[in-house]
Amino acid sequence: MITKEKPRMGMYENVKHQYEKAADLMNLTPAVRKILAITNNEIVVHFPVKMDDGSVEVFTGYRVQHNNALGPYKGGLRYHPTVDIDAARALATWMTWKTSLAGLPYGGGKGGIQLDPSKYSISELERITRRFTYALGDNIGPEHDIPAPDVNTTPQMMAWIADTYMSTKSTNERTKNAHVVTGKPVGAGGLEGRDRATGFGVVVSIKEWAKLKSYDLRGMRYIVQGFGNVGFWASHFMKQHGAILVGVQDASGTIYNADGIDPDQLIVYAQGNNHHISGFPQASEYPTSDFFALDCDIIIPAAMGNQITGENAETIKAMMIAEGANGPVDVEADSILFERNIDVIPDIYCNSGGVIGSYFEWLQNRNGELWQMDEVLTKLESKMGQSFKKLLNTANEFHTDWRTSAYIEAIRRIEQAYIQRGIFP
Ligand SMILES: NC(=O)C1=CN([C@@H]2O[C@H](COP(=O)(O)OP(=O)(O)OC[C@H]3O[C@@H](n4cnc5c(N)ncnc54)[C@H](O)[C@@H]3O)[C@@H](O)[C@H]2O)C=CC1
Ligand SMILES: O=C(O)CCC(=O)C(=O)O
Repeated sequence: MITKEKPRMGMYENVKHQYEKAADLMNLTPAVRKILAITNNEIVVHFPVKMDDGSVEVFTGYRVQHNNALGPYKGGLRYHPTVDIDAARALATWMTWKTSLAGLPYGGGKGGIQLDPSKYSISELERITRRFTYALGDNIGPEHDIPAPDVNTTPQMMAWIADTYMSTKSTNERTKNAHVVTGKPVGAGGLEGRDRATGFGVVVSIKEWAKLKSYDLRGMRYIVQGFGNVGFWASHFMKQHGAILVGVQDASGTIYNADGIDPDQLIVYAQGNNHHISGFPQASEYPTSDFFALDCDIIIPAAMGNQITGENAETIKAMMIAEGANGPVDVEADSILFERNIDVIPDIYCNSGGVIGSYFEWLQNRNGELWQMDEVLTKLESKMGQSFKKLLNTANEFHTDWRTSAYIEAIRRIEQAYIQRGIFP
């Protein structure tokens, strides 16, 4: 008998499934339900760029703007071969829920370019980023749609975007536009602490979970998928709380050491190894497909979407998953994990430290201020503490899982904005 491979849910289908579940439970106003079920704008640009050898390549870039009922569209730009309209729609929609749950005056957007940045030189990446910014034109703007870093995009690239965007404005307007993008290097208007904000926030969410369950993080064993911005900083802060990193996976492979891997030594190694962890001398190589089944207490997926699925969720031994990445757990895995009493701290809360940091950077630029690192991290922690309380209260109110309660909380705020504006009397 020929058995057909089960079709995998796309990322956007995942988001829609999560949304419909929350909308049913909260009895969402029908008109608002229709509006939020679809993206406001989808911008696809094709733009030519001259390569170092003189040839010309045409790239495809995306910016999807899901909703702006609460304020300007906000969200990162990703440079990766998997960037397409489905991924951009999903990631933009998650941003709408994330900014709303965090209580920010933003909507949600996301985008990027379908490319593998490792195949291009720095000067090619600069020209690609600048041409993409020109191609987007006034579809982005400091009071309209504000990009930020995501997978494979860096503070340097954000500075190129700011510089290119500002160069299109009249001379006396230029410097008023630095907040067109966040995640810039500190010297170019960036915020002290934006680099670590997402990973720091992931650990704030883990601390909230530990407090709720009366667990001590000291001695807890955890694994991390992705050792880039989010994975490294989360591991750095987990170390400060005495937790032990036993396994790491990135695009280059998987490493394991039951006695612990020092994240601060690993990042130094990776920086000298093309940002790859493979070959790290203080750990052994481990089979990539068995990664999530490793013996540990906590899993921090901090790489791509749809990593924990119906196929591997049964093998997980950890008692909690903190979603540093966007959409790392698919719908099928979600229900398996719920049945197995494995806690999932949902992405729209867990990794919201990044966009909260971006909001502080935006305010800093807009108001001509300079914020200090300790002020940034203290305010970020306090904001995430408030969101966790809301998430728990709503979970109790609706007798539901944390993802659904986070959605309800986020959607409720947007629903209220539409109703109060009187659009749907
Ligand atoms: N940078 C930020 O402020 C925020 C990022 N996120 C999410 O966190 C995740 C990671 O983002 P960043 O750390 O910024 O990206 P990054 O580009 O700094 O790092 C990505 C990491 O994932 C690894 N990776 C890529 N493909 C992989 C695969 N198939 N298997 C295992 N590892 C793989 C890479 O090797 C790298 O270590 C993404 O889902 C992103 O959307 C969420 C909120 C904010
Ligand atoms: O900092 C931001 O504006 C958004 C970061 C991001 O892309 C995300 O939270 O997924």
